[in-house]
Amino acid sequence: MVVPSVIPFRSRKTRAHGIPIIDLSLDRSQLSQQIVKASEEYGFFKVVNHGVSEDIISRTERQGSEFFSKPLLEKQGAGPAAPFGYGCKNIGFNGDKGELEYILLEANPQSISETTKSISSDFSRTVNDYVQAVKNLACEILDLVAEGLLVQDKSIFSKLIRDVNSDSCFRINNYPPISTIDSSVPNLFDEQYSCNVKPTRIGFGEHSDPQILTILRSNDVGGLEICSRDGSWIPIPPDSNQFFVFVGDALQALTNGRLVSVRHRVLANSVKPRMSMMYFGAPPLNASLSPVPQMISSQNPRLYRHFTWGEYKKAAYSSRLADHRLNLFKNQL
Ligand SMILES: C=C1C[C@]23C[C@@]1(O)CC[C@H]2[C@@]12CC[C@H](O)[C@@](C)(C(=O)O1)[C@H]2[C@@H]3C(=O)O
Ligand SMILES: O=C(O)CCC(=O)C(=O)O
Ligand SMILES: [Fe+2]
Repeated sequence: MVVPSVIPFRSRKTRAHGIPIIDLSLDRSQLSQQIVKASEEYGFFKVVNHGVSEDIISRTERQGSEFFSKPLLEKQGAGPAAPFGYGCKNIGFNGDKGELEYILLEANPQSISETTKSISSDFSRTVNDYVQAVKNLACEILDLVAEGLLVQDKSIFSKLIRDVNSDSCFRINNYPPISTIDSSVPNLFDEQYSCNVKPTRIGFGEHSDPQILTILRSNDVGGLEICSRDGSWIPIPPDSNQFFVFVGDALQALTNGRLVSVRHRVLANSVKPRMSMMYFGAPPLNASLSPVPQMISSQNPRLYRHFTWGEYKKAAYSSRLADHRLNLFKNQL
């Protein structure tokens, strides 16, 4: 029997907390400052008034639910996640496991239609439309980041993910409800409260996203937590009408550590299935992740050595989910 990784349900480090909410209908100068502040403090924020149509969001959710409700053999028709395709419980190539199934796709039209040809042309078309919409949102946010940082070239970050060779990807995760995975794990005894508590399942273990920016949308089922600077875990209430934005490692490197990539995880303890969709905006493989010149000064010496996205991606795929991969690229001062 495979024993799932568990942590006690009542972790003393978990607390409810407000996270920044960015209203994209505000004027640009206010917006750019708010986005930079949120990205410096948390590396994470929620965006409202994002302009992505409800129709494309609900159609993609429907396609996702239909796909995950298919028999296993049909889902496996999308190929094993190596790394692109259908995956179940195994995450990456280095032994990480989670209580989820997923489909991981390269975010370009040719590759989406190739990998999803066993599913349906509707699935492929809908995912494509969704990816285009959230890519535009990611680019808009990145232009505001550049403005807020007072970088001269306002499209310095967005052009990396607009590039035809961008290595961006898209993933839909499906976390089964607790009732279907509950019976195999015994309760734990909580010393502090002297009672038995339900162990918490790790849906997707702690990590930071390697790319530039992640745009996440989930159904109304919670489980996502972000790690604050003091190491406490902040549960993020789900909001199916809005998007959550994560700063990735590549943006941390490009801004010489000024913006921070956020560590996050998903606990799979809900009675309803959680379905989340993530667009990971990434540069082309040969793009340099050297910090933009304005981010370096005598007070802020260069933190990371020169490396490309291709080198970073290789290091990421050779590491475990929870590893701090960016540390491997620190400058020897
Ligand atoms: C364990 C792993 C899975 C992952 C590649 C890695 O070796 C380390 C980073 C993981 C991650 C996290 C963010 C995204 O979900 C992802 C697709 C990515 O680019 O990096 C996953 C990788 C994966 O699931 O293949
Ligand atoms: O499923 C989620 O809500 C988040 C998953 C995640 O962090 C990831 O796939 O990188
Ligand atoms: Fe993630």
